[in-house]
Amino acid sequence: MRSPISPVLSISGLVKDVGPLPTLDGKMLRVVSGLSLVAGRGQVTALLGANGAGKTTTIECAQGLQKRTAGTISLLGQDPDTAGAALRSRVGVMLQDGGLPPSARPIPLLRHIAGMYQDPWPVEDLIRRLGIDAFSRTTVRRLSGGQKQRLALAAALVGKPEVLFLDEPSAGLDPQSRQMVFELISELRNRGMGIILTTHLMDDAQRLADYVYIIDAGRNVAEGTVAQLLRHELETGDGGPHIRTLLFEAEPGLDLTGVLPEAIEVRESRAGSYSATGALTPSDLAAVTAWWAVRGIMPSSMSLEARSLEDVFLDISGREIR
Ligand SMILES: Nc1ncnc2c1ncn2[C@@H]1O[C@H](COP(=O)(O)OP(=O)(O)OP(=O)(O)O)[C@@H](O)[C@H]1O
Repeated sequence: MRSPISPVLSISGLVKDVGPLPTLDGKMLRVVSGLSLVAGRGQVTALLGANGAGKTTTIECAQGLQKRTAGTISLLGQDPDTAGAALRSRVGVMLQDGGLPPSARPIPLLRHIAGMYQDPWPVEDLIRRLGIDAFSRTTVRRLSGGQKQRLALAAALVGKPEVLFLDEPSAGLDPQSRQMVFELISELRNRGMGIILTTHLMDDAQRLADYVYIIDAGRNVAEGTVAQLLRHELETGDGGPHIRTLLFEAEPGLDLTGVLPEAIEVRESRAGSYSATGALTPSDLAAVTAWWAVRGIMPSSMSLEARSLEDVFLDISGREIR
């Protein structure tokens, strides 16, 4: 596990059992099994995992909203299970369902929350930054999903928190709003806020996160910067090669045996659609194009793709994340 210079959240060996559940003959269900992570100040730390991986449970334990079964948690140096309101005022939380009062209107709601802090973020600035003016007369219950998300982010930021928890921050956002929210998140990170993001969207993690914990079935399965994960420098630290895929379309039934090294996996996924995946070198690409030249093959398309975080997740868990 990494050790950032200034951690805002440290979780070690977190275990969470829920139940007893009638569906399990009255037994408890372990939904988080020994998970550990550290999130630093001035960084975006992502918890990436498929539906049901245990992200929300972990984050709710970190916020003191759920009591843990075992393990230790330090949020801004305090145990969230025993800390009081003073800790909560230093933490911003943006939940997926917003958690905002349905009959409130955006601007009075933000002003009301600002009134609870000594030195709040200027409400006008948040309204402008998150485009809230466009729906300021609508009650929370009538806001679209994306508008609710933007308002929930503003509400989480009014108190100028030191730590910000974001649960699926881009859910329901159109491309412009997503850009707006991503720019704000990057700026907050640069100002020194510690941001913890839970998501099952590879793209969000890839665009925003300084450090990623991939979790599956309540456990850590891999961690690293996006670049490290893509290079396969997982916890084992093998610093492996760049994996790429060469894709091309040509006549069906070509036999590429012997053209590429055995470690490169060649497939014809559908008739005439080929992929070659592995640690491809420039010589491998030259070998394929020379082979085409000798046989007079002119592919109708060809491309070279780098691995995505999605590929990494698939390799590790054998499951699709999204
Ligand atoms: N109180 C509970 N009773 C029964 N099962 C529970 C309970 N709380 C959590 N679970 C189960 O534990 C697992 C982890 O849930 P959690 O909400 O933490 O996942 P998640 O990674 O946040 O998923 P998502 O991306 O879908 O939000 C799920 O399979 C969920 O159904």
